Amino acid sequence: MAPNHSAPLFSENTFNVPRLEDYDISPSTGFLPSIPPLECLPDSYYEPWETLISMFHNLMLAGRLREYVKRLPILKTDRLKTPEEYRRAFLVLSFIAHGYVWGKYETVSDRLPANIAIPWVEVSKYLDVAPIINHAAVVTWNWSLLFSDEPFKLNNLATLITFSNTLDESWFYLVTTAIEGFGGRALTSIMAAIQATYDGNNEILINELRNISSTIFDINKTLQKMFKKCDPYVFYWKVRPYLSGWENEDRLPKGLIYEGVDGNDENGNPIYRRYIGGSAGQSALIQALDIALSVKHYPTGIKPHTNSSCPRYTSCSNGYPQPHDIHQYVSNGHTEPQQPYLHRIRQNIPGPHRRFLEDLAKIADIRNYIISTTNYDSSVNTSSSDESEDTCLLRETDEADDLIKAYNECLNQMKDFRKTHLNIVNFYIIKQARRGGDPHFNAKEVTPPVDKDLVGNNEITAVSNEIIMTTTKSVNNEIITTTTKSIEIIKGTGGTNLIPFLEQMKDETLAQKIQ
Ligand code: HEM
Repeated sequence: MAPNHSAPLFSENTFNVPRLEDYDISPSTGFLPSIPPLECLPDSYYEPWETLISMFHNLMLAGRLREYVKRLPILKTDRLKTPEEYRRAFLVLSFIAHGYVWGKYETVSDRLPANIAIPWVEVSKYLDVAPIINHAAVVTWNWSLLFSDEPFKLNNLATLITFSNTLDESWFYLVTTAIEGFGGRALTSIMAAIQATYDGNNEILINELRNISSTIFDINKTLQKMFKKCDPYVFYWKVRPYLSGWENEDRLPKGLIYEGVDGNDENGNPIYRRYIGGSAGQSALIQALDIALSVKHYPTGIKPHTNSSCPRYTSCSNGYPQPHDIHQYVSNGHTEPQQPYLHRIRQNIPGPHRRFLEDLAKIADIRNYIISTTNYDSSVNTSSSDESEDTCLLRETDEADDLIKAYNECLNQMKDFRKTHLNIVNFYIIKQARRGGDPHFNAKEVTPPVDKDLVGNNEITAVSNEIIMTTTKSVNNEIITTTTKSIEIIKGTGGTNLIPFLEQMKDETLAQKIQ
């Protein structure tokens, strides 16, 4: 039976900051398990899965993975004993399933045999997560320590399973694992900061906000290491296709049939399931930071009214649009707000961590606390506010300044993180997509958006939907520079229109700055 982690947040009149441990979160390693994940299932009953995974790359290369999978027995999951064992099973089954579906030289398969589909769905139910590869599998549960007597740090980490058997893929996961490793520091400070808002302790709040911003700074520094050992070509053409899901996916327009799980519909047709694939956008850590800092995200292209008056220090700013925020959406022709992407992908975050995010949103209100305490913020409607000394206790004091600076610095750091990330996406996705398909993979060819005849030294100068490409070439000893403009839509994992989506995330971060 799946564990129940819904601990009460409030008791009578006192406020209890939730215990991280109640949500499978470690105060030292955050959303990562505090001890390295299992490298093998201990019960020999599961040997067929472990044997397959030990032969995984060779089977893929030989084009015999599917044949091998079909020969597997359908194993029961009731011999998995602990959450650690369920996580290992999920990791192994996710790699096998995605290897099977996407293949290497084969055409894509729109059905997954029961031998994998049935146990994968059962294990997913236990972990309370969608049966599809996710950030938790490839990052959170997919690492080991090189030297067990040395601490958790990037140069002491190894991956357990990869698709491509490349160092680049390992580095891609491990940099992300190292980022998750900052979770302990970040979450402990977030909880202490929230407690400080309930206790009215501004000194602690300032300190904790400073801790949070310095942690985000370190996260950003770690993210920049991606360039060191992960080649964008390998990432885009050899790794990313395997992380794809089957929602908004051209190669699997109907989704995937989980054989032996759903049966047929009333017309006798097999039932397809559709899920978003794996992405570090599913990092509960980054979502927790957004929630704690009241960064709200909206569906791409939809903006909140800037003149909305948010009552002071009420629960209206908990990171994501709440039901009563719906009226705030402004969109050309949209009558119903869509769910922001970051909300939709919570189906890919394991249950306890997802519940943590939901509960955090109920109690985190640092921004409104600061506004109500300092009475600063030009964006909040102050017309009805009482400007008497009682309500402006901290106005224009050093403490008020420190509070606002400490909070705004956290947003600055989040913005910088998103800037680095956009740069990564430019190198690892946009530029790769424009260079055309990999003949060794069945991935859909991406048509270059510009004149194919252009050759020479090409440079993308804008990271936006509008690609401006400058081409320099020499004709009759004369250097000719041509600039071509084109509109190109490159999609993210969940079908997001990548660049506008990520740009908006960055803007939404800065939008919360207290003036
Ligand atoms: C080669 C490295 C990376 C690439 C190519 C990449 C690509 C992407 C893409 C395409 C998206 C758009 C949404 C989606 O497809 O799910 C996205 C979103 C996101 N990624 Fe990455 N990513 C990389 C590394 C990372 C790392 C290491 C993190 C750290 C946890 C991260 C965190 C996020 C977050 C939080 C989002 C959601 C948007 C946001 O909050 O700004 N990514 N990424």
